Order: sequence, then C-alpha cells, then structure tokens
Amino acid sequence: MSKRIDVSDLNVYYGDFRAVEDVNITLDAKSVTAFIGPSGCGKSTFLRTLNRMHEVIPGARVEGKVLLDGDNLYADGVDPVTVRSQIGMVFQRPNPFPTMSIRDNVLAGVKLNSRRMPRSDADDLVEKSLRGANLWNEVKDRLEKPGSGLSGGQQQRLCIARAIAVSPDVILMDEPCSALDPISTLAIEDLINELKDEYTVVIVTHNMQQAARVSDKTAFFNIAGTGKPGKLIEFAETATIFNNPAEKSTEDYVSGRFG
Ligand SMILES: Nc1ncnc2c1ncn2[C@@H]1O[C@H](COP(=O)(O)OP(=O)(O)OP(=O)(O)O)[C@@H](O)[C@H]1O
Repeated sequence: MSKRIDVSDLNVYYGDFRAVEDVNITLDAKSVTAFIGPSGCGKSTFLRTLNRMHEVIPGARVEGKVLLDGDNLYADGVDPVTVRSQIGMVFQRPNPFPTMSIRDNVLAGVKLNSRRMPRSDADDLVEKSLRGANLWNEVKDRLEKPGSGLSGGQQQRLCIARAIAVSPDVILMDEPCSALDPISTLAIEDLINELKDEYTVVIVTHNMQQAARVSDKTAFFNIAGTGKPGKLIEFAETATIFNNPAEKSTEDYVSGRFG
C-alpha cells in the first residue's frame, strides 16, 4: 500500500559535518518525486535517511522527523530493519546477489524478514514480483540460473523485483539508470511510471529529461559552497520546476547554466 512521507526539520550529519540542513517536504503517496541538484548537495544523503539506510555509515546521524503516514520512523523502539521492509531501496549499480539464482534473488528480502512460505506461494510471489518489474517474460525459463547472468538493465529490474517482493509502501531509487544504456533506461522509466499506481516512488537523478519524464513533483537541492550544507531550495510540480521556477538558482540549474 502506497503511503505518504512527511519530513520536518531534518538535518543530517556525518560526524560534525552537517551535510543537509533543515529539510521540510511531503512526498505524496502514489506519485513519483524526483530529487535533482548539483553533485554534493546531499540528495543521496537525504534519500538514505528516508529508510534509515544512513545508519550503516559510521558517524551518520539525523535530527528531525520522518513520518510514514503519520508514524515517526525515528521514534524509540522502531526497528530499522522493519523500516527498510516498508521503504525499499534500489541503488545506482544493480546489485543482485551474483551466485544466487534469479528466483532466490527475488525472494532474498522476504527470507531476510524471516517469512517462511510454502513453495507454491513462493513461486507465485516470484512470478508476481518479476511481472511487476517487467522482467518475467525475459527470465521465466531460467529462474534457477544466477542473477549475474542477466544484462545490466535486467539486473536492475531484478533488484526492483526484489524490492517489491516484500510489499513495501515506498521505493527509493538512487540514480537507478546511471549505469544503464538508453534502451534499458527507458524500460526502467516505463516501469517507474507503472510502479506509482501502487507505491510512493522517490528517485534521485542527474538526468533532467528523466526527471521531467518520470516525476510528478521535483525537489531541487543546492549547496552554497564546499563544506556548506545542502538545502532544499524549491519543491513543486515538475512542470513548474522546469518551466516556471520561483528561484533563480533553480532556473539556472534546470537550464544547464550550472551544476
Ligand atoms: N559516507 C560519508 N561520510 C562523510 N561524508 C559524506 C559521506 N557521504 C557523503 N558525504 C558528504 O555529504 C555531502 C553530500 O553528499 P551526497 O552524496 O549526499 O550528495 P549528492 O547530492 O547525492 O551528490 P552526487 O550527485 O554527486 O551523488 C558531500 O559533501 C559528501 O562529501
């Protein structure tokens, strides 16, 4: 089930360094939100705080609130592993488990959450997830072969199948197409468009056309200089960000004048 994320007064630190300052934003359910901005402005750092993935980085910490349909992900007693099953993540480089079969890759997250299920239920889930990731027809005859035998674009769709197999509410994608060729990129973009019927999708991208093609709303982040924190400058409907932004720095960035 797709859920809304409300972020308030969020600051992110690596040790003493404040990497992201005072973000307030609402990410709508059943929609795609794109994060854009120049290198180092904190897009990935901020994205990771939405499912507590930053906690695997020593010294990384947050102040502020992230609510998933009203429930604070940072409240006392909330298990980050549970958070990550509600809010899945797809990374820049496709990262299937290389020696694991395609089938077991899809089921990897489900097994991690220690859900045991009968073989026929697992088969159904594998098919449903691979269909959901637009990969089923390409792999249905080789489910027992290793995930590493797929093309880069197929591997990324396998990772998306693995993410949706645990029935998350939200899918975070950190530059999911940056390692892919144009055809595979279009396949992922089509898929993102379909995923928003069921999930809240957030995507970090350096590709302006991609942000314009796939997202409903766009958040522009910027940084005043090296050593300064990244900030959310403007957040609006994607058409507004690209055609009629309120801030000059947004206009400069989307028109390619910097970044
Ligand atoms: N693991 C880390 N430890 C310390 N500092 C980090 C770490 N990861 C990122 N940073 C710093 O935090 C700031 C934001 O980095 P981040 O990777 O979030 O930016 P970004 O906007 O996603 O950049 P890019 O577009 O280049 O991927 C940068 O100054 C970066 O050097």
